[in-house]
This record gives sequence, structure tokens and C-alpha cells, in this order.
Amino acid sequence: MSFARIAIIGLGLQGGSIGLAVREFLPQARTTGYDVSPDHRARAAERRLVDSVCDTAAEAVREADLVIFCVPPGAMAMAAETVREALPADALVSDVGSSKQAIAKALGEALPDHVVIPAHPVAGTENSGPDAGFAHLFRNRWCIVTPPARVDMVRLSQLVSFWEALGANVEIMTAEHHDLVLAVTSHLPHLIAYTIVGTASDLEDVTQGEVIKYSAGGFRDFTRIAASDPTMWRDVFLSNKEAVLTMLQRFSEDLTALQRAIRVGDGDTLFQHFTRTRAIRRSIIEEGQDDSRPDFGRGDHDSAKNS
Ligand SMILES: NC(=O)C1=CN([C@@H]2O[C@H](COP(=O)(O)OP(=O)(O)OC[C@H]3O[C@@H](n4cnc5c(N)ncnc54)[C@H](O)[C@@H]3O)[C@@H](O)[C@H]2O)C=CC1
Ligand SMILES: O=C(O)C(=O)Cc1ccc(O)cc1
Repeated sequence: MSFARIAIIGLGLQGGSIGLAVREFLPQARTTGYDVSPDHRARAAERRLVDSVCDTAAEAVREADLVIFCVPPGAMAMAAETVREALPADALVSDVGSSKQAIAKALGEALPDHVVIPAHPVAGTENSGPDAGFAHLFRNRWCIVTPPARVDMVRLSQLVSFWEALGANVEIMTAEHHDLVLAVTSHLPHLIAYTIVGTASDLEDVTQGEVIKYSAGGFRDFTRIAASDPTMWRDVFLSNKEAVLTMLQRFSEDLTALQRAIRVGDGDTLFQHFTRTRAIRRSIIEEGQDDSRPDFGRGDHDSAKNS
């Protein structure tokens, strides 16, 4: 049985995209939404991100059978507490946070009497706020669902069907495994982008503006990632601290090995490394996961702007 009344808490990129996607792909479901920012609530109403934008979180969840928290990782606990009294006992609780163990704990503690099944759509852009959302964000993207050990299988399959209806390919894993994998595939790349753009900017004195002027190709891609929301990414690193530090340690060892190869003129090591990484890129494209393909979400909407 699919969800009939879906409450979305946080009407930014993720919450807005879910609202628009539900209207397009699950038209029989009714959506309510709430955002702590009055400006975001007003804009969400103008864009009709959900059927009804409510003045309080409690009002938004009062009749919900699914509530999805779409707020920054560090705001999950507080957002969940604001709905505790009003949330129907049989409503399923989920979220879209980029880290999973800390958020699962926060939601479980705030809503101890509810079934909580966390999820993470691995789909996004550098944009945020109520203008950033679009209905096709999740199309052909992964959504990782991280159920607790003893999960109600009916509830789990309901949530899986929900994400599949929005166009996502669903994968199920533990929250612990999710956090390790995403630390290296998403969190570390963002940290590297934030670092290199900062370093290049600090070097502007030396290069007299040339870093920005000649920022073609690779560096431009880093600036896109480094434009991602500061609040969200601060929270991601703080909420997935252990896994990120583990992966960062490994990354610096590998970086040091390449640094040494350059210093000693070990061309074979460099060549072998670059050959291996080129093969990885090519296998991703063969599997159809290339973001530059024409049907990738970023290219087929007209309203992704920063808030
Ligand atoms: N940006 C991305 O590409 C992706 C983000 N995520 C996750 O999705 C979640 C939301 O991220 P975005 O939608 O990108 O952020 P966003 O900044 O676009 O939207 C978050 C919204 O939550 C609101 N908010 C903050 N605290 C609140 C509270 N206590 N109650 C109600 N509303 C509150 C903000 O006013 C804002 O409108 C985060 O946990 C993030 O880790 C997951 C996948 C991709
Ligand atoms: O914009 C990009 O390249 C992203 O990587 C988007 C993104 C950001 C955070 C996530 O948890 C998942 C996806």
C-alpha cells in the first residue's frame, strides 16, 4: 500500500524535489510541508512545492502516514522534536540526510515510539533552498535505505516502493557501511574541493588573478562542488567524523606516495596509477552512470538557483 499523506519537513533542494516528484509520479498522494524559515515557506508556497505549506511542523504532520525530514544533519534532532506530540502513532519516519548513523540515532531518540527507516538519495546539486528543487532530481540515481536490524518488512518495502516511484534505484545497507562508503565517494571529494578552491584563492596574491582567470576544466568542476551549502556540509563532516577521518588518513598516505613518485622522478608509478584511474572512469560510463549524459537531472530543469 502506498503512502496517502506525506509530510515534508524542510523545503529546500531535497524537500522541494520530493514534493514536486510526488505530485508528478504519485499524484494520488497529498503533501504537506513546513520550513523553519518564513521566507522559504513563502517561496515554497509560490512554487507549489507541496500541496499545503503549514505554519508549524506539528500542523504539517498531523495526518501524515509518512514524514520525511529534509533538514541539515545537525537540525534533524530538533526538527523531530517539534513534531513528537502531533505525529500519528503509525506514521513512518524517514529522512534524506547525507550521513546515516548519527541521524538514525538522533531521530530514534527524538521519536522513540515511532518506526524510523533512514534513507539517503545520492542525488543532489550544489544549489540549495526552495528555488533549487526539481521533480526529476532522483531519476536514475541511487537511494540508499539503511533500516535498523529488526525492521518491519512491510514498512521497508513501502519506503522502497516510494523511492522507486520517484525514479530512484534503491540499495539497502547498514548505516555503518553507508557512512564508510559515502565518506570516500562523496564526503572526501567535497572536502578536497573546499580545500583546493581555498588554496587557489589564497594563492591569488602570488598569481595575480590568474587562478580564477584560467579556471578551466578541472578547477571549474571543483568550484561547483565548493559552492555547496556551508551549513549542510559542516554538519556532514561533524556527523560522519570517524569515517571521514579514516578515509582522509588513507587518502593522505596515497597522496604522499604520488608526491614521492614526482619528487624522485618515478614515472612508472605515476603512469600506472593514472592508467588504473582512467579505467575506473571508463567503467562508470559503461555502466551508464555518467553525469554528463543528456538525461542527468541537472540539465533538464529550469529553476535550480541558489537560495
Ligand atoms: N544538497 C544535496 O545535494 C543533498 C543533500 N542531502 C541531505 O538532504 C538534507 C537537506 O539538504 P538540502 O535540501 O540540500 O538543504 P537545503 O538547505 O536546500 O534545505 C534545507 C531546508 O531545511 C530548513 N530547515 C533547517 N532547519 C529546520 C528545522 N528545524 N525545521 C524545519 N526546517 C528546517 C532550511 O530553512 C532549508 O530550507 C541534508 O540533511 C543533506 O545532508 C542528501 C542528498 C543530496
Ligand atoms: O552536486 C554534487 O556533485 C553532489 O555530490 C550532490 C550530493 C551532495 C550530497 C549528497 O549526500 C549526495 C549528493
